[in-house]
Amino acid sequence: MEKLLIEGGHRLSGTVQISGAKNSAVALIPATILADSPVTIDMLPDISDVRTLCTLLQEIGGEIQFIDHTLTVDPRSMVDMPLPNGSVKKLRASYYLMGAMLGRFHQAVIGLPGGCNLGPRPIDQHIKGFEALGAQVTNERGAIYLRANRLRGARIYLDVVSVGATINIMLAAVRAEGQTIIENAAKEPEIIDVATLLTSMGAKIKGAGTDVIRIEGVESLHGCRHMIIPDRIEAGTFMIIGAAQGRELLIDNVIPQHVESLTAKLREMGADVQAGEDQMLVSRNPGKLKSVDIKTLVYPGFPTDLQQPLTSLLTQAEGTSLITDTIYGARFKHIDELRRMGANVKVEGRSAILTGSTHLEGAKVRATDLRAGASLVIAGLMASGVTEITGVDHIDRGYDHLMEKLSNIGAHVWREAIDDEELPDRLKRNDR
Ligand SMILES: CC(=O)N[C@H]1[C@@H](OP(=O)(O)OP(=O)(O)OC[C@H]2O[C@@H](n3ccc(=O)[nH]c3=O)[C@H](O)[C@@H]2O)O[C@H](CO)[C@@H](O)[C@@H]1O
Ligand SMILES: C=C(OP(=O)(O)O)C(=O)O
Repeated sequence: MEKLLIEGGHRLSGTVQISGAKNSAVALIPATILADSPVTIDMLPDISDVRTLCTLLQEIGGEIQFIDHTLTVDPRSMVDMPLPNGSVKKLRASYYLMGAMLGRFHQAVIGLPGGCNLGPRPIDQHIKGFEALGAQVTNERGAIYLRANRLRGARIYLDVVSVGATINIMLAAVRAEGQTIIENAAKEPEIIDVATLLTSMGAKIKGAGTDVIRIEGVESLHGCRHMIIPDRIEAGTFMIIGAAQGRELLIDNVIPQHVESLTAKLREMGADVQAGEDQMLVSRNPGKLKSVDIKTLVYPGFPTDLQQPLTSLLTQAEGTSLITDTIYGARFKHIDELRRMGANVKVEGRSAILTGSTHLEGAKVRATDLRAGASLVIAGLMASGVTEITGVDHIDRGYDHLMEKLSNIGAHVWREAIDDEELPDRLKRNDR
């Protein structure tokens, strides 16, 4: 087990290459199950969620080659092997195995997923969609059993706008008989990316990226080659780092439209943000940053996945900021850790109220989830002294070579092994 150390206070400049999108990758990989010949995906991020999914596809008989960010999956020998336990618990997106295996085999057994603990994360809308397509779905001892004699297209209205349910229903519906219409669908860019891959495989999908998606089921899907979209959350994390400590930090391989809500907030705070064709240039202005209010919303609103990273930057803004998470009302586990570093912030219900600007000081802190980890990294880069972050496995789920990318722009960051015996009780007891 390792911890991450950051000596804060250094100005950062240079270029950061953004990797492929985690939340696309974790759906594109299960989608390959639906093909009847090999699928190649280029520019996948080298993160543990991707490696876990590769292992899961191998467990069901897939042949996998993952070299230099390019993944080739040969799905021809795959079988409908039950996956009630094990690696499925390591990540959230193992739920996409349900839709993809249901589409191909008309049956699947998949353990309930893991992923970031952000409070309740039900999958009732996924199940409602599978049932509408004709599947029988039961929950037995923490695993979801799905079985269908036939999959038939259906009209499905999502009660909650859900990224996961929209993609999962799409994965099963591309192989159903007849037309499926998903209403009140999520509109995130990752949904368009998955629809693009499925279309290249021979699926008939219209409306991805709008709130009504129409799918005409087909009898078979074939292999293809696909280039993943850039990770807007990783890009956003580095934009925040640029606004915190940047001296002309160039963020390369980003779709500026995907980060518009963050760009607007950073400019409102007084950071210097310039958009190019596929690059963003971000610098910290010499003056004080200004406080802003944030409310997370579904795309194109402000993403919940950037709420925690931006909270760290707001500790440096003068005045009071109100941060409200309407997607995950309990996504505030990073707040206690930021307080250890000197932040003046409290949580009330679905909101955090933060008063800046405060001096942050390096401390021993724990990443309780992926973006809490990102928020602590940002705080560490701004703090005086050294910050030690445990719970690095959460960060490794979603940031490709974060240490190297930070070192390349001038950050003083490194990893050290930790001996469990050395850990304070607070860290031993909890899930790292
Ligand atoms: C792997 C992946 O892509 N993860 C992202 C995905 O998670 P995920 O797909 O799990 O998130 P959803 O979009 O499904 O969740 C949105 C909201 O709907 C609720 N809900 C969801 C499904 C359901 O069946 N019932 C229900 O009530 C959730 O509790 C949450 O409050 O979108 C989230 C919201 O943008 C992001 O934070 C995650 O990074
Ligand atoms: C919440 C996240 O991931 P997951 O849904 O995979 O837990 C995230 O990427 O911020």
